[in-house]
Amino acid sequence: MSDLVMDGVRKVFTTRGRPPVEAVAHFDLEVRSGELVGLLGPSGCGKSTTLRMIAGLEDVTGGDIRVGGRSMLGLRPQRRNIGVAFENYALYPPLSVADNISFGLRARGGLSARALRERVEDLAERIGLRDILDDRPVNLSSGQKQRVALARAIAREPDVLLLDEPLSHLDAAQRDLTRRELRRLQRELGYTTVLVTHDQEEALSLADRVVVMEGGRVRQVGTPDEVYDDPADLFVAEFVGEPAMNLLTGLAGSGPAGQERVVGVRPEDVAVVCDESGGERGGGRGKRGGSGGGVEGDVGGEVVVVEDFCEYGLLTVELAATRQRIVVQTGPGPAQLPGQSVGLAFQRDRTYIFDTTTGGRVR
Ligand SMILES: Nc1ncnc2c1ncn2[C@@H]1O[C@H](COP(=O)(O)OP(=O)(O)OP(=O)(O)O)[C@@H](O)[C@H]1O
Repeated sequence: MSDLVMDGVRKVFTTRGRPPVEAVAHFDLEVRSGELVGLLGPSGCGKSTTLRMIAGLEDVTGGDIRVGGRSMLGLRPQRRNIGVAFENYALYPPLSVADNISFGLRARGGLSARALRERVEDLAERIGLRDILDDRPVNLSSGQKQRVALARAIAREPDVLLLDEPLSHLDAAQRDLTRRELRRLQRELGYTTVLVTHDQEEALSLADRVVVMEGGRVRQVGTPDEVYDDPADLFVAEFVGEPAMNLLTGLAGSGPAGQERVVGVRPEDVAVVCDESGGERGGGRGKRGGSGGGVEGDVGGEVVVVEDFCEYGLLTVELAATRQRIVVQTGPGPAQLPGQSVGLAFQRDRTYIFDTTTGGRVR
């Protein structure tokens, strides 16, 4: 296995008659040998372009890409020993599953027919494709096609494995299963892997580290816990987390030059401390006692929406002072009803302050 280094990589697309598009501005990243890094960001932030530059399918405008210390610039895709499993599978329809998997290996040469067959069977066994080795892609489900694309990408024992939205076409049950298998396989085989996804659950659950991108720029690189618990800026705070972090104005004062500030607090870090019935209602991680007999807490408001997801509940509360809405995660089966007045308490060490002018975090 090799490490992958992206050193100030930049990509500008120039199309005649149109202004140039800077798809990737200045991308620095070191992916350690055997590590799985997820590129996460909204549509158009430059994830696929980054992946395509690593694969050699797109030229770089500036910077360098090195695998195991060797620059990839100027090397054709076939010479890079980088395996790619694309979102759209890119399987060869006339070929069987076995031939699709072994295609790259055969093209490279050097293995006997028997060794090839053994390699394909071993991989098919690990990835759960053994029973469909003789089938054609047209007869496969989306999940099976995605596995074949993955098997083909790793058959040639690449230095780096690139996965483009690997779970996007799967239904929820398949996605969970495939995600676990993918993680197990990646750990077992120890491939240095870069995964592209716009699905944060996929990135946070699969990756050792996540790169959050926006507008061609890297906003934060960190472990899933780091980007969730310690977001570098307003963009990361809003983008990572579902339901999204609450952002409240009017609670944090303003910056030295009068810049507006917002307080961020995640739904699970807000507790319903008491409601108009006077009872204490636990919710979120930050349970704090209310004073009872009245509505207190850091802020007060009225419940406008109650959602019950069995394992947890969500309350949308309209704050009395500012009319802003805040989402609160409660335990199973929320005890409140729409129209009720509640007091909410924030877990102090889990609130964040951002400068809305710069988007930066105020620490
Ligand atoms: N061949 C191209 N020519 C011109 N502009 C392009 C080209 N490919 C991508 N772009 C532009 O570069 C930017 C980044 O695109 P890219 O596909 O890398 O984003 P992405 O994050 O992968 O988005 P998605 O999740 O929708 O695939 C976008 O503004 C896109 O329109």
